[in-house]
Amino acid sequence: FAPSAFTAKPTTALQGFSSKVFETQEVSFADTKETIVKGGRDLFPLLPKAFEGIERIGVIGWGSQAPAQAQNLKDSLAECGADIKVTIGLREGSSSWEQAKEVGFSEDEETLGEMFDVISKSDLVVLLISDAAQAKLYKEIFEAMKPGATLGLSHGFLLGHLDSIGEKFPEDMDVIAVCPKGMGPSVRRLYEQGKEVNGAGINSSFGVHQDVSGKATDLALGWGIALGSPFMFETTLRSEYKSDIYGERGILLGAVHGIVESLYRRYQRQGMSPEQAFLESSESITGNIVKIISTQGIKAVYDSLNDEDKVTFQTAYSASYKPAKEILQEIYDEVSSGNEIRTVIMHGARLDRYPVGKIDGTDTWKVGEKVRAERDEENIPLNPFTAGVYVATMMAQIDVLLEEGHPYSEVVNESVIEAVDSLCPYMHYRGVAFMVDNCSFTAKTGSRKWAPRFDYILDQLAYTAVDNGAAINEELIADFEKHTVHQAVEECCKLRPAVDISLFAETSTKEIVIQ
Ligand SMILES: NC(=O)C1=CN([C@@H]2O[C@H](COP(=O)(O)OP(=O)(O)OC[C@H]3O[C@@H](n4cnc5c(N)ncnc54)[C@H](OP(=O)(O)O)[C@@H]3O)[C@@H](O)[C@H]2O)C=CC1
Ligand SMILES: CC[C@](O)(C(C)=O)C(=O)O
Ligand SMILES: [Mg+2]
Ligand SMILES: [Mg+2]
Repeated sequence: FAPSAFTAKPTTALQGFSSKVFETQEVSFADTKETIVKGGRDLFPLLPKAFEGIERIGVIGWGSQAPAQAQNLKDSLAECGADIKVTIGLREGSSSWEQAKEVGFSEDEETLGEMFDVISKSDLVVLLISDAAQAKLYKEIFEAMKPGATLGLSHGFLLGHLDSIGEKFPEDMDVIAVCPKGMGPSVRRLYEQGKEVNGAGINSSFGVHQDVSGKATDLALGWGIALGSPFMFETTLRSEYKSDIYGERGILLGAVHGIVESLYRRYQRQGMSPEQAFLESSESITGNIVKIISTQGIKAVYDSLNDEDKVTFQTAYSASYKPAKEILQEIYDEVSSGNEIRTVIMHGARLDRYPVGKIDGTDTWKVGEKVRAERDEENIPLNPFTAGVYVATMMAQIDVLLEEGHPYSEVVNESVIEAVDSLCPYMHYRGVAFMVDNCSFTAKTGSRKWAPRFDYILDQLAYTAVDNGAAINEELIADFEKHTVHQAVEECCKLRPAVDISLFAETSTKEIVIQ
């Protein structure tokens, strides 16, 4: 196995963009340059121009993203004095109705209503119902939209579905996507924290799929700035759905879950108590490793180890990289072939009979609850074996995305920043389900499907290799040390202020309901 012998496909063809409203900035990532727009509250006065012609924004749904996006949009537009009504649209009999009312949306003020009615009255329809529901209802949604209205998505999933059935968006409408690279509750939480720190928030990618009006780019950028994104980077809807569906099945959710389960068992087999095993696996990742990555980058995890621990890291890294990459490449292929999109849609159709199950009732997470209750935040160990497995999987995820031609900004956000800034803090706070089940239906189903695959392959191939005395793969370690992604992570991190998400009992998180 020669890790450096890959041929990367050319970077996904970005359309390139310019803005009439916001300043753009060029950023160098390794041997490539990308154009981005930096966000910040100081840009709010420009929002009325970006939203020109928009009188009503219909935010459809109330899952993970909608509560965050609707409230952030409402607050930002109010702050800049824009006369734009943010209205929530829900299906008849929706159990979310009361929750939307609790945060100030109401029928009386015409800021809460039946979804098709809201869609028909909106100039920008921000479609935040589940991806499976979008695939089921898209025809009625397109028909309900008024002429000249813009369709706003936070995912490329619907395009992936339309591609696979040979259909297209109606040609006469603008279609844009603003895709926060973090779960909904973190989009709201960091926005609230950002009231004190200019620019704190969750980065978003944006894509302009159809621009009939000539205003689509500025509207997308304005939407991202109003959400509080520290920076917005360009993507295409196809590149977005591939990287997003892949990323959440990988290190963001599925892989980290599988890694913890496999290590928790391994450490007990080696003689640790369940509590110690949880501390050395899950806690080590969420309470130590990701914090180092968030502030100093991926390689700093390795650099912080002493010589003996470096050897343990190298051993775990060498044994884990290839098995993890095998599953990751399989996920990528399943996503880009359309198979994974079909899986999500079929699961959506079975949901009444087979609801999404509980993932944290097992021994691992029961012990985790106990460990969290007694946690000494300052003394969480950095287990070098755990670090080797986790970092190898993260690097394998990065390599697959780069080999498949994704731009660095997308790779870094979808494999590193989202994990360490948005998701792992939730797992650290209240366990794996609190992280996974605050994400989309697409992510929840995919994480449940792929986590066991990471668990098994690590157990079956990586740990057995270590136990059988497999040698360190020097070439692989050298590739890791000089990897181009380290500079890209550093650049991306410079573009956001250093704010750790602070979670406490009263988060703005929508309560997780496992049906
Ligand atoms: N979760 C996240 O943080 C992120 C999500 N996204 C994308 O944002 C979009 C929304 O995802 P997310 O917020 O997670 O929501 P979910 O995937 O959890 O979907 C929940 C919402 O879908 C609604 N819904 C489900 N079925 C139907 C139906 N048949 N008719 C009408 N409404 C229905 C639910 O309605 P009800 O309230 O009535 O149950 C609920 O409001 C997706 O495109 C997703 O990929 C993008 C970035 C991050
Ligand atoms: C990681 C899961 C996610 O893609 C997200 C929060 O970005 C989702 O679909 O929920
Ligand atoms: Mg995502
Ligand atoms: Mg997703």
